[in-house]
Amino acid sequence: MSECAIEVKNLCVNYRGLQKYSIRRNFFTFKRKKVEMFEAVKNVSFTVEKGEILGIVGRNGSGKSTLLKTLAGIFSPDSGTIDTKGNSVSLLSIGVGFQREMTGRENIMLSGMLLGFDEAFIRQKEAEIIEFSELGKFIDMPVKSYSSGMYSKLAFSITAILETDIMMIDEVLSVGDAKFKKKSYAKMKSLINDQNRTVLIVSHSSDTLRKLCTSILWLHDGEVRKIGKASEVLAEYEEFMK
Ligand SMILES: Nc1ncnc2c1ncn2[C@@H]1O[C@H](COP(=O)(O)OP(=O)(O)OP(=O)(O)O)[C@@H](O)[C@H]1O
Repeated sequence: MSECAIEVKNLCVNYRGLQKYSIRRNFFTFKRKKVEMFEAVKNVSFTVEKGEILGIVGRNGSGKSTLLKTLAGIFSPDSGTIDTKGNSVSLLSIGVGFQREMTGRENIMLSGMLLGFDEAFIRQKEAEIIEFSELGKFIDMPVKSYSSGMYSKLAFSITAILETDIMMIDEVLSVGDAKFKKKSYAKMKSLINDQNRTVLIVSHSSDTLRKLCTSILWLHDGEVRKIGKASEVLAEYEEFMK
């Protein structure tokens, strides 16, 4: 029997920004600054079964990254609920997670702890992560000195080697040079093949999603436009994007 791994109900996530601020106008009117709200995720509901590989598509700005960051606990929802059924969750996303002043090695420990692993376990996995990352002596340099490719390699290696129950990947399957890309894709495939692992992948590459995913969630202007079998939803989405 299938087991639910993620249950999202009526999820809403808003961004708040301040309207143009005029000291003079505010001084004379004594009005509070008006906060502008932008609804990035609007009343989204869906479930993901254990072992499912769910691809998330949608044109630029449709709310894909916001949804993943909220599922990973980086953003709090404005309303609605997320239940990850006690599973460990990781998000692999460029620009999320590293302390720039700290070395790669220190960031491995920090990221591992933020993912909920204990120090002894992370130490035990450290050498494997460093080897996979191909960073060599750069592992003991501050992350701020890394190129974007090196940064992504480290992020991928930490998530791939520490292996959480639910893995969320935001547009990073094409990181690094050609050799690393091939290696990370193969690693991803083997992680995905584990029946107990649930994976969510955001990508603009229909080819990648068609190869990896069982089902697809199509977001449009922050709302679920369609969710279902990968081949069917991708065909409709591609037609829409023509
Ligand atoms: N920090 C922010 N403050 C205000 N608005 C934001 C912020 N981040 C994103 N948005 C807005 O929220 C909407 C959804 O953005 P999001 O990054 O989730 O989209 P996306 O589907 O991942 O886009 P892309 O395919 O371009 O990566 C966009 O309209 C964007 O302008």
